[in-house]
Order: sequence, then structure tokens, then C-alpha cells
Amino acid sequence: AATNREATYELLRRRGMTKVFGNPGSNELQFLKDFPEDFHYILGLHEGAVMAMADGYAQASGEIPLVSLHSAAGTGTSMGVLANTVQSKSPVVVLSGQQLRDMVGQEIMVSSAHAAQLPQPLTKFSAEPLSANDVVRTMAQAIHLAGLHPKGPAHVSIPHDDWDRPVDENTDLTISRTVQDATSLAPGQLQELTDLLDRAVSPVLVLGPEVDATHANEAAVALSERLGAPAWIAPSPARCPFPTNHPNFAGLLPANVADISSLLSQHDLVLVVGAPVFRYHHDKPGRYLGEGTRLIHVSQDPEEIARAPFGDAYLAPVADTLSALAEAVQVRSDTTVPARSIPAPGTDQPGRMHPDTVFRAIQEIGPDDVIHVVESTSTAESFWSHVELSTQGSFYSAAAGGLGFGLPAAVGIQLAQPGRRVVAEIGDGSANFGITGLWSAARHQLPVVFVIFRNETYGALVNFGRRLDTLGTPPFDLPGIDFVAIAKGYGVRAESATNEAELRAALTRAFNAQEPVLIEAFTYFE
Ligand SMILES: Cc1ncc(Cn2c(C)c(CCOP(=O)(O)OP(=O)(O)O)sc2=O)c(N)n1
Ligand SMILES: [Ca+2]
Repeated sequence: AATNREATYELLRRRGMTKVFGNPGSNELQFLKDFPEDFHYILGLHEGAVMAMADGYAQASGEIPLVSLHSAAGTGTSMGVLANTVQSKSPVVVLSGQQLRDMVGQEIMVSSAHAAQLPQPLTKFSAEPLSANDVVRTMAQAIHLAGLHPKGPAHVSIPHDDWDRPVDENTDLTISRTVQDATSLAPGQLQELTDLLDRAVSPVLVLGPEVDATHANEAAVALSERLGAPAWIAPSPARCPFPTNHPNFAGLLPANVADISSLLSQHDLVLVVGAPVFRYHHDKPGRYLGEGTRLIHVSQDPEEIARAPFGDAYLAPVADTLSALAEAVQVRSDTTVPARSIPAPGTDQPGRMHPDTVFRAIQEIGPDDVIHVVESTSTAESFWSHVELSTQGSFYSAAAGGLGFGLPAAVGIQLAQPGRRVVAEIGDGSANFGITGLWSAARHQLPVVFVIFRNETYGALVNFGRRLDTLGTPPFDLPGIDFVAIAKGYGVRAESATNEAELRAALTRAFNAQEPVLIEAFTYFE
């Protein structure tokens, strides 16, 4: 490799990073020049959609995608979704194009005077090399940091005149080095945890997104069955770490202090694995945990461990720890987990369906291993009551609640998982934050089934208004958004469904199609 550009592509190739999600500006053209045949560029129409497609791809493929964005405004536009990416610890390298190195200081057009600071604190690492001689090493540092636990987005800004600069004699050493995670529980620590679990009268598991991200769902099931322990999903889930059709599945922990405390205090030992303690959302204060309950937290993220307000923690790999404990703890046969109570499905109204009707239809018509990408904020309880998730990697949602992830992320996830079907369940409010993802789905003929829940309001905000007693706000209704016309405008076949029969027919057609389809489901908010 003679130049920084060639050396960088060689570095990316060796790391298996041949997928580039991007939206180009003039600063990027020097990097994208003579784009190598073995690389695949996926164009997005808006940097939020580009970021979400890449984030979805990273989470569903296990690879590290490269995201090529324009300086300043381009990188700034991606940051709404980046707030989710850093929270879901998705391994992504964001490469933003910078103006001529010597003229950034004058802040000429499309220069980014504070490029390295711009995406902070939404990145695990962010740098602009101080010299053109440090481009390849800086790219390597970003790539390695993105892929080492805790994984996450790393950002590099490169002045466009650096790409043609020659590399030096040491560059091949940087390109060829490999790094790997090698931490594990020490034998003494494993024995300590095993004894704690064996001595517990009624242990309970709380599982988080890192269990799904490290493919440890089966180990979690094995440990839960061996202990006869109920398994809860940690609050505000962005992934699904445990099969929801398993008899030991207890449900989602409610996202507030008081309710979590009263649920967990029915046990004497709580084992939290692969989740922060905890991602509370609603304000219902109380004591974190009852006196007779001890909480043990296993995570591979030192910052998550350091900022937790209670519990004793082990910095350890999630998957290895779960499998080692599932082998080591004593088998208990004397405990059974009470069955979860599922509410009766809601009834439809003339011309509008209850969300339960929509989720039940998707559950019955979609394939068993369908992947759900959900961004429909007032229908979470309906989803988790009526949809069964059993395979690893079956659920993704915005990890920081930042809208604009779901619709385009579904496109990235379908690209990463061609052998499984993806269904995106998106609110008619959220859809607008990432709507250009429809064009990329059509452009790349990715057969995502987009289901828009058209309840014509910001349902979650009405719920919050009730909960926070902030009535009397301006109205947040969304009348008159025609998603069928919008979808057709972006090249996606679309149809409306106002009742269950129309919906089921449309879903059957959609899941049989090999192209993206949008179904506008008229629902109501109660
Ligand atoms: C980028 C961004 N902007 C605004 C919000 C605030 N917000 C907004 C605007 C919501 C309404 C979503 O409405 P929807 O139609 O997608 O779903 P529901 O009607 O089911 O609530 S939920 C929520 O937290 C957000 N989370 N993220
Ligand atoms: Ca809505």
C-alpha cells in the first residue's frame, strides 16, 4: 500500500470491514475515489438513516461497519441516532470528511473546526490525527476500540488531502496487528458466585441486552432452568436476552425504582447480567432494594459498573460467566416459576384496530424466527404480551429511546440477516424521523415488512401527560399523514388496513413478497 487511502482500505479489508454506509460531501470524495470492487457502499438519504442502517447492521451481523459522513452538518445530523448507538454498544467506525488540513483553522466552507469534539460524548473514541502520517494508526485505534468490550462507536475525522499522502515504513506493522478480548472470571470469583447462588433461597435473574449481543441467551436459559429461577428482562430493553415463550420468563421489569424494588425484594438474591443497574425511565421513587435482598451485577463495561448506585459487581464477560455458572450451580428441582398473566386482547373499533390485533396477526403470520424492530412507544405492553421471541437476535429497538432508529435500522438488519425476515413495527410519529430508510430498502430490494401504527397522535406523550400530570399542553395529534403515498414516493409498495381481515391479507402478501412492503395499519390509542 503506497498511500493512506490504499493502506486504510487494506486495514479495513483485514478487519472484514467491507460494508460502507454513507452520504457523501465533497470532503469524502478523496477517500471514496477508486472505490475497491470488494467493498459494498450503501447510500442513505439522510445521515440519521445512514447511522441507523449501520447500527442495525452492526448489531445483527457482529461485523464493524464503516460510516462515511460529511463534516460538521453531516456528522451532526447522525448524532440523534448515535445517542442510541453508544447506548447499545454497537461497534461502528464513523469516518467524517474534513476540509484541507492547512485551511481548517480559517474555517473555510465545509470545514469542521472542532471535529473531534463534535460527536462527544456519543462516541467511545473521537480523534483527528495531528499529522497525515498518523492517519492509518488512528483508523486502527478507532477500529480496535470499537470492537473491544464494551464495544461502541468510534469517530475519526480525516482531512481530505491526507488520503493521497504516502505511508511510512512502519505502516504495515499497524495494518497487520490483531487485538482480542481475553478477560474471564478467575476461578475464585466463579466459586464465590456459585456459592452465593447455591445458598440463595429464592434467586432471580435480571438479563440485559449484552446477553443477546454476546449470543448468551441459551446459557441464560440453562442457568434459569438449573436454578428454577424466574428470568426478568431489565427495564427499557433494546434487545431480547431470553425466550419470552419460556415458562421461566417473568416479563419486563417496570422502569421505575419503587416497582423494581418491590418485585426483586421478594427474592434474597438478584443476579443482573449484561444490563446497567438500572435504566429507570419513569419517576416513582423508593429504596432501591429491600433489606433482605442482595444484588450481584455482572457486566463487561467498567463505566456501567462504576456508575451503578447499588449492588456488588464483577467486571467479567457475560457469555462465559453465564455458561460457567450454568455448569457449576446445583440443580434445583423443587422450584417452579408462576405463569405470566397475559391480558385479554383489546377489541377493535370500526375502521381502527387495537394494537393487540396487529401484534397478534404479525405473530401468527410471520415466520417463527422473524426479527422485530420496534419503535412504537405507546404499544410496548401490547408487543411484549402478544409477540413470542425465542431465537437470539429477534428484537431491536432504540437503546437511548432516540426516534429515527427503527425504520432504517430494519433495513441494515435485513442486509445483515438475509436468511431471516425483518418486520419493522413503527409508530406514525417515529416513522417520520427515519422515513428516508424506505428509499434505501427499495434501492437495495431488502424485503422488510414495514408496519406503521397509524393512531394519528404522539401516544407516548399523552401517556406521559397523564403520568406527569402535565395536562393542558398544546395538542400533539398527527392527522392526515398518508403513509401509503409516502411509501410509494420512495419506491416501496404499500397498502392500508383498517380491520383485522385487511391486515391479515396484507401481511400474508407482504411476507410472501421478496421486496420491501409498507402496511399502514389504522390503530387507535386509548
Ligand atoms: C429524536 C427524538 N425526538 C423526540 C422524542 C420524544 N418522543 C416522541 C416525540 C414520542 C412520540 C412517538 O410517537 P409514535 O407515533 O411513534 O408512537 P406512539 O403513538 O405509540 O407513542 S415518544 C418520545 O420519547 C424522542 N424520543 N426522540
Ligand atoms: Ca402514534
